Amino acid sequence: MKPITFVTGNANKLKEVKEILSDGDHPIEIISQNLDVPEVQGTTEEVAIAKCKRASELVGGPCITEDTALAFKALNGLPGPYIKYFLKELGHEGLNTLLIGFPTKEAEAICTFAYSAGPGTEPMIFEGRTAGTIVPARGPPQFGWDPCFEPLGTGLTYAEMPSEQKNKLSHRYRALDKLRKFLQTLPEDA
Ligand SMILES: O=c1nc[nH]c2c1ncn2[C@H]1C[C@H](O)[C@@H](COP(=O)(O)OP(=O)(O)OP(=O)(O)O)O1
Ligand SMILES: [Mg+2]
Repeated sequence: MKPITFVTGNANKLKEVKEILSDGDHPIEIISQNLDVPEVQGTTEEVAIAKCKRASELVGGPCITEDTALAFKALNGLPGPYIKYFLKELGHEGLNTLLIGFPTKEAEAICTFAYSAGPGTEPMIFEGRTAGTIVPARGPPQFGWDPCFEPLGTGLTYAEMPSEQKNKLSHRYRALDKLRKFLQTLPEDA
């Protein structure tokens, strides 16, 4: 399979994507480009599509992008695609504080990959979701909100899991499973 260009500014995402896509019978090679692509406001899908369109213009060819959202059930899905800014300003503790007084701490981690065949084409999207609970931070603060997200039924936060465990149940893994199947249908000379 031809390598695919992944446009992201996030080294942790890149590491996980490479780990997940290199695993299995048909490994997919990733070339990364660290470009700052502006992110519009909107639903997770709208944000992901606009980001991929712009990225393919910057790259001048086919590419994939990824947008991650963290949707609190009590807040009707917010912060959602704006989690980056909430995390930056409020930290792990602040994310917990946001939910004080609400009956549920449930949240969904949502990963939206987008594929563009090149500038001017409409991106396709591939979504993966993992349900969990927002908890006081536990585990090494290596990657974003990993310490305060505990996937249902695991008893561990993403940060407490070995990467092999996270990579088998994560929102990113689930989205990549769909993207992988699609990429395998592309002709070699596409
Ligand atoms: O598995 C994850 N576990 C914990 N935290 C995570 C994860 N995946 C993304 N994150 C964080 C990074 C950023 O604070 C926000 C998503 O924002 P998002 O715009 O998608 O990522 P980004 O700007 O870092 O990289 P990119 O250049 O690909 O847009 O959630
Ligand atoms: Mg971003």
